[in-house]
Amino acid sequence: MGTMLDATVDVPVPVETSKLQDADESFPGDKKITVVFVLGGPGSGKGTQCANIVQHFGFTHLSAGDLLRAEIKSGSENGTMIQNMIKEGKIVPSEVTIKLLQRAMRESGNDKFLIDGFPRNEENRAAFEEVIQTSPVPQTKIEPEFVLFFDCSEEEMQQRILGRNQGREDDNIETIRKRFKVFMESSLPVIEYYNSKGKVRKIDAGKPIEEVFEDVKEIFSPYSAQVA
Ligand SMILES: Nc1ncnc2c1ncn2[C@@H]1O[C@H](COP(=O)(O)OP(=O)(O)O)[C@@H](O)[C@H]1O
Ligand SMILES: Nc1ccn([C@@H]2O[C@H](COP(=O)(O)OP(=O)(O)O)[C@@H](O)[C@H]2O)c(=O)n1
Ligand SMILES: [Mg+2]
Repeated sequence: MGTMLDATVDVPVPVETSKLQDADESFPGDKKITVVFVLGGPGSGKGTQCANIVQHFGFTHLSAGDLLRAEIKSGSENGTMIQNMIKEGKIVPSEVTIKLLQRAMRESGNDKFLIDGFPRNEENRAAFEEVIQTSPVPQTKIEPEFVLFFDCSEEEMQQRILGRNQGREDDNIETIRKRFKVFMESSLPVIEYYNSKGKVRKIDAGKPIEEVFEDVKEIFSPYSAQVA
């Protein structure tokens, strides 16, 4: 299964043309950063399965939605804007979300990340390509190792969200409909983009949690299980 791991031999960006970032915006360290994007409609089970992957494979789980909700709670100056966008099921400008992701990646001290619920549109995807890691090859873009795609029917996703009970302001039928629309119009094209590059690992997410995780485990098996 070496091919999957070798698939991200990143092309170095010429220093003169790349936007050199401040030290705190890039990723120092001596190891290549491994990123897996975890995508799927709202309620498809991304967060649930990421928690399992963390336990078994030593990744750090970063949910873009969780980071945005934490930013609202922290009383940040962007808080009201983020809150309004989430209530409407809209996608927050990439600049905001990427800053939160970068900070969380740095603070984790880890080099393997599950990025859950991002990129959700073309703007998210293109903006993440500007994020640079400084080692082992200086000025290298971060390419996802692969994209884990949880495929689930809207009917099932809607039922799950309505039963989620996390007190989220966007888990109501009106916002759910808007989120499904955004998923179909803006997020699916991102999955299609990665599919055309052979990077999508599609999972039937309509099954029970344990059965979905059996399929997930197979995909992650090259990433040396930490816990049996
Ligand atoms: N395979 C599954 N079968 C039934 N319920 C599930 C499954 N996966 C997750 N859930 C439940 O559905 C809800 C949404 O799951 P979650 O992981 O938060 O999805 P997402 O992050 O994709 O929105 C949660 O209440 C979760 O417990
Ligand atoms: N990349 C992202 C991810 C989430 N979000 C916002 O956060 C909301 C909730 O995202 P989430 O990933 O927690 O939702 P689920 O798919 O887990 O239900 C989205 O509907 C967007 O409003 C965003 O703007 N940009
Ligand atoms: Mg989630």
